[in-house]
Amino acid sequence: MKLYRATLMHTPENPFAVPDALHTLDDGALLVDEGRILAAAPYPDLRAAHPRAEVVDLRGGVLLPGFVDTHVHYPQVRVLGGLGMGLLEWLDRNTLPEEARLADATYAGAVAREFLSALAANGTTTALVFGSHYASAMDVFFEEAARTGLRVVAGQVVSDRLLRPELHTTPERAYAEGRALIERWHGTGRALYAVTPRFALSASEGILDACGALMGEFPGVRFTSHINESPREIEVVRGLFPGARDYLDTYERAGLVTRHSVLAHNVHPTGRELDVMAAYRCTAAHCPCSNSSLGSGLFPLRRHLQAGVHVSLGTDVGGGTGFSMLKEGLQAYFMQQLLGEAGQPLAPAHLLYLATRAGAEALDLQDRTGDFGAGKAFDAVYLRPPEGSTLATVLRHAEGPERALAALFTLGTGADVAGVWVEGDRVYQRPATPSEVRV
Ligand SMILES: Nc1nc2[nH]cnc2c(=O)[nH]1
Ligand SMILES: [Zn+2]
Repeated sequence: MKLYRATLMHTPENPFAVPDALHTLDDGALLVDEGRILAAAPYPDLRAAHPRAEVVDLRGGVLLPGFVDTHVHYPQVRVLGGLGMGLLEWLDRNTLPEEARLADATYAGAVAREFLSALAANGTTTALVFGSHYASAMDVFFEEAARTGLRVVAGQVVSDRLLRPELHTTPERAYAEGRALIERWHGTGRALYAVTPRFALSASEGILDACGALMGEFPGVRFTSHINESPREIEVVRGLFPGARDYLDTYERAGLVTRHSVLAHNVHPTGRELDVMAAYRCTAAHCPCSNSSLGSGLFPLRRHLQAGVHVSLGTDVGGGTGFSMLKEGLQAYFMQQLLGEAGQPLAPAHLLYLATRAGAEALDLQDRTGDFGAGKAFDAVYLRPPEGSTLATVLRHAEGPERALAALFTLGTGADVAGVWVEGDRVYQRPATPSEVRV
C-alpha cells in the first residue's frame, strides 16, 4: 500500500454539465494498492488512517490523472513539422511516403519505440492510436506497447484507393488481417483493438463493409476514423459517395457509428451529422493544433455540445505539432476565443476534463481511468517545473487552484513532466538534473 502525497487536481464530473467539477486537494494524497486507487483525501487524514503505508512525497508539483490522447498516428512521429501544406498535399508529400516505409518491420519497431516513449514522456497514459497499413507493423507496435505499460487502443489502418498502391489492401484481406490482429491483441494486457479505415476518401464501400463485419463480430472492439476535416476532402468524398447523405453517412451505412466510435476532427459538420453522432453517443476527437497547422478550420465546439455530441482531445501527431496534451488544451482554448460569439468559453476545468476524463469516456474506459475516483487505476502524471522556470514562478504565486491549473496549460511542456504511472507502474521518470532530487 502506498500514499502518493501531492497537490491533486482532477475532474471526476463533466464541467460542461455540472458546476464545480474541478476537484482539488492542496496537501492531498492517493491511497494506492496493487495499482488501484482506494481513496483520495487530505494527506493528514489518510496518513492517520494508514500509518504504515509507504509515502511517496510529490510535494512541490501537481499530480493530475494521466492524459488520454484520442487521436494520434504512430507512423507519423518522424514527419512532425511538415508545415506549409493543406491536408491532401500534406498526406501526399509529407506523410504517406513515410507510412510506406513501415512495410519493413524492423523500421516499424524503431518508429514504435520512438512514438511510445514520446507519449509517456508527455504524460499520456492512454492513447487511441491510428496504426500502420501493415499488419506486421501492428504486431510490432502492440509488442512494444506492452513493454512500455501504456494503455493503447489501436488498429491496422485500411484503405483501398487514392493513396499509394503499396498502402492499398482489399476488403477480404482487411477483414482477414483485422480478425487475426483482434484475436491476438484485443484485451491482451492493457491493449484494445480499434477498427480503423483511414477515411472515406480512401475507402470503398466494400472495405467499409468489411470493417462493419469486424465490428459486428467483436462487440468490444472500438472504431476510429477521420471525418469532415477539410473542405476539399469533404468535396472529394461527396463525389465518391453520390448516394450518401453526408460524410458521416458513409460510415453510418456500414454500421460503423456506435458508442465505441471516435471520429477525428469534424471541423465542418452538418446539423444532421451532429444529431446522429449524439444519438449514437459517439465521440468527436478535436485536434486543435492539427486543425491550425493544416489550416483545416475552427472546430465548432459549441455546436457539438448543444447537439449533445461528446468531445475529447487528440494531438493528431504528425498533422499536429507534438505529443503534449497541455498544448492541445491551450490551443483548444485559443480557437474558441478566436471564434468570438460562436466560441465556447473554456475554463481550466474544461481543459483538464478534455485532456483526461473526456478521453476515457470516449473510449468507454471511464470506470478504469481518467480521474482519481476510488476504484480507478492509478494512472497519473506528475507535473513539476524545473526550479527557476517561469512556470515554477507562476505556480508559486498562483492565487488558488484554478489559476495554477491555467498556468500549467499555458506554460507547461514535456520538460515539466517529472513522473508518469499506469496502474501503479512507473512508465516514465524524468532524468534527474544535478540540482534535483529524484521523486
Ligand atoms: N490529420 C490527418 N487527416 C487524415 N485524413 C486521412 N489521413 C489523415 C492523417 O494521417 N492525418
Ligand atoms: Zn489524424
